[in-house]
Amino acid sequence: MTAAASAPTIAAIATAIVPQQGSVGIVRLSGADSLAIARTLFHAPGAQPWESHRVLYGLIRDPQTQELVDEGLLLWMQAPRSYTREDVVEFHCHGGMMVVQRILQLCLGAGATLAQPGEFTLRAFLNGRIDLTQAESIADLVGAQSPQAAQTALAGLQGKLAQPIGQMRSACLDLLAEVEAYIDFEDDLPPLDEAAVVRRVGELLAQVQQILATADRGQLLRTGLKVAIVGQPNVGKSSLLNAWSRSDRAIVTDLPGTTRDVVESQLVVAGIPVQVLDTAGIRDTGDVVEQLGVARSRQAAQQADLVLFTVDATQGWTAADQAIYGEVNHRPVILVRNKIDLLATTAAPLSASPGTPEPYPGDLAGVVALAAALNEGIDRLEAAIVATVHQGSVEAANLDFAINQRQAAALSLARQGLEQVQGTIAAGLPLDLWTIDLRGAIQALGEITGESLTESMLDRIFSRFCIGK
Ligand SMILES: Nc1nc2c(c(=O)[nH]1)N(C=O)[C@@H](CNc1ccc(C(=O)N[C@@H](CCC(=O)O)C(=O)O)cc1)CN2
Ligand SMILES: Nc1nc2c(ncn2[C@@H]2O[C@H](COP(=O)(O)OP(=O)(O)OP(=O)(O)O)[C@@H](O)[C@H]2O)c(=O)[nH]1
Ligand SMILES: [K+]
Ligand SMILES: [Mg+2]
Repeated sequence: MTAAASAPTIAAIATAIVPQQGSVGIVRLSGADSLAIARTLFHAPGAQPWESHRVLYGLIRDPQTQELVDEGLLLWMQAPRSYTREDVVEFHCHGGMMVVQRILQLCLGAGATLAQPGEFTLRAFLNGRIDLTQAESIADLVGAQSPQAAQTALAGLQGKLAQPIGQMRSACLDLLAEVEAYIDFEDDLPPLDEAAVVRRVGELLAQVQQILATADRGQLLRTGLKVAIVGQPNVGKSSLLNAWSRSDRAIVTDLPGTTRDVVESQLVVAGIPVQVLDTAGIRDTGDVVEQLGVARSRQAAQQADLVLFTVDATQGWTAADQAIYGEVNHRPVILVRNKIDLLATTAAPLSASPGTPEPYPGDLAGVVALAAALNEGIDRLEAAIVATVHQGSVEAANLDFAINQRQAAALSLARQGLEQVQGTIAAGLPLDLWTIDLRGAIQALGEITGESLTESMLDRIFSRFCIGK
């Protein structure tokens, strides 16, 4: 599959369009007419040579009216030495909303077609500059919300996933060729070494397993964690949000029922993007506004990946806590014992505090003691969160890339095919059946890198890109 020679020249704004932001913006063209279109609007004074990979200075004018639109720079990258392997022209103009929009419109007026989301990268893929895993890594890199997520995406962009997948696919193709040769020319060949085939398939399976083990980390890095702080009024939930996010995001008072709405903050914990939700303290209340807030707390807890169940350590675990806990413990729960600074001055020991006949629940994912108002213990909280999310996840052999859900699904199919080969051999079934299972594995591996793919799968993958990428 290659981009047809007749593919239209596409145009898009390549930089973010945010009001008041970005002093420079880029409008990008790709396709055979890029240079011709650019020349209708860009006027380079003096004797500047129009050469590939040279920056030109000039004025951008409306081709119809010759009205001045901007003063800018132009970069032409002649095919195939470009991002898409087509002729690419970039206008580096002034940023903001107006100028880039206007230049884009002028490009469209001069014959370009508005690019679909991901279309530049799709062309880079169709023209063979990158494979599908690298294209997906570009989207991950642009969307990364932590330095670690960006590093992982970069590893993918460098082909760290494409390489082993490609190697495994060609190992399967070699195996298939050998088995097929044996089917065709059995009489002329030495006997097939079944044990060797079984061993090679076993090695491939082990490698598939290792790569599959990166899926959990990939999911965490890409989509992050939603963490809800839940508990009774006044236990210090908002104080915790503020200490953790080093901000005054949430209102804190000594009045129970202070927080009414869900308050969000975005953090990064050990490379994992974390969305923290501070919620209204849960209690029965006659106040209608507070009731609505409490309903939102319950909803936030339902939707969270992890609940930080916060209690006042001087009160211990009360019957009210137990009641709330019953509503949230279908999620992993870390118990946060807040206000430990007050424990030393509390006369009664914890077990004897009023309303704490019971010990903490046994099915907690972790227990952390801290003092939010004093910024004390946040490091321990983060350690407990990291321990919880990595619990039970297999070590991914220190691989620095991480696969996404699509790749994991295809890799599972490849594993299934390879396991079937082993089963078929063990059952003493005919060689024809070995080849069917092997072909299944080859197809699945090819879907990861893009060698075997349907049009609709491509549409699905590239539609999640942003426009101009
Ligand atoms: N101005 C600008 N900055 C940018 C991009 C861009 O398109 N424009 N990029 C886009 O997202 C990224 C850079 N990625 C790029 C990747 C490959 C090629 C490229 O021209 N590759 C050719 C030629 C290499 C060479 O001359 O040796 C190739 O690989 O064939 C350009 C940019 C980030 N910065
Ligand atoms: N001594 C001490 N006081 C704290 C600590 N954390 C919070 N407080 C105090 O406890 C009171 C309630 O804190 P908030 O953060 O508003 O509690 P909340 O759980 O958000 O309360 P609601 O929003 O009403 O449910 C405030 O007076 C805080 O200063 C702590 O670690 N130590
Ligand atoms: K409060
Ligand atoms: Mg609060």
